Amino acid sequence: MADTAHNNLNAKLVSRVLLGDMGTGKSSLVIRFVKGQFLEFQESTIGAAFFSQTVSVNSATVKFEIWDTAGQERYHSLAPMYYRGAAAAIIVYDITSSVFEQPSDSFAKAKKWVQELQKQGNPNMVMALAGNKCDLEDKRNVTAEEARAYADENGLFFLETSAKTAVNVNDTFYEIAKKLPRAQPTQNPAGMLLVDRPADGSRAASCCG
Ligand SMILES: Nc1nc2c(ncn2[C@@H]2O[C@H](COP(=O)(O)OP(=O)(O)OP(=O)(O)O)[C@@H](O)[C@H]2O)c(=O)[nH]1
Repeated sequence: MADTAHNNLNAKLVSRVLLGDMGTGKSSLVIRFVKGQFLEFQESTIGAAFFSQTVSVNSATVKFEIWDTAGQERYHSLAPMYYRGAAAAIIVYDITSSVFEQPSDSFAKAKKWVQELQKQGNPNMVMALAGNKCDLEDKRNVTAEEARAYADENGLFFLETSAKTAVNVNDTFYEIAKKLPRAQPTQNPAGMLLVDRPADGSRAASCCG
């Protein structure tokens, strides 16, 4: 996973956005992918955070540009700025969340994101559904079968992931890159780079490539 200036010159650009309810593990997934790290107490995202990572996929060099959006409802209206320019979206839910428990039913919220992208997103967008926290099998509330059936009906690529153990995290990012036919132009929102906790500078700044 070398991120070199040489690789960047001829890299295929893949812009993507992570969407999903708060606390589902969007930031944890991208930090696992970009930095190979996991924090038990990951701070909630404010606005959105930007990451980039250049990797080899099937002997091609691919530069991932990733917008990690904030899951809190108050930031929902910002999301179109990030998903409109994205070639791919990863919609994340937490396999342990339930309609009966707080904070929320993140699988239902994931379906709402899919509907919104189907109506308002880029029609050629590649979408993946990630059932995160699959290390918490004993707390599972959403079965893989239910999620896979939904994904199949809606043409989504589906994997269960764990940012904690790293299961399927790289695969989720790589598989989408393989599904994109050719280089996709990125249309990141001009002038918008909202990062997590800019005051401490530790999170987004250290990940931006
Ligand atoms: N056990 C387990 N915990 C996880 C996993 N992924 C994330 N977490 C934990 O879940 C909490 C929320 O993770 P975040 O990555 O901040 O979630 P988010 O979706 O980015 O949340 P917002 O920024 O509020 O939208 C943190 O305490 C993480 O440590 C996972 O795969 N397994």
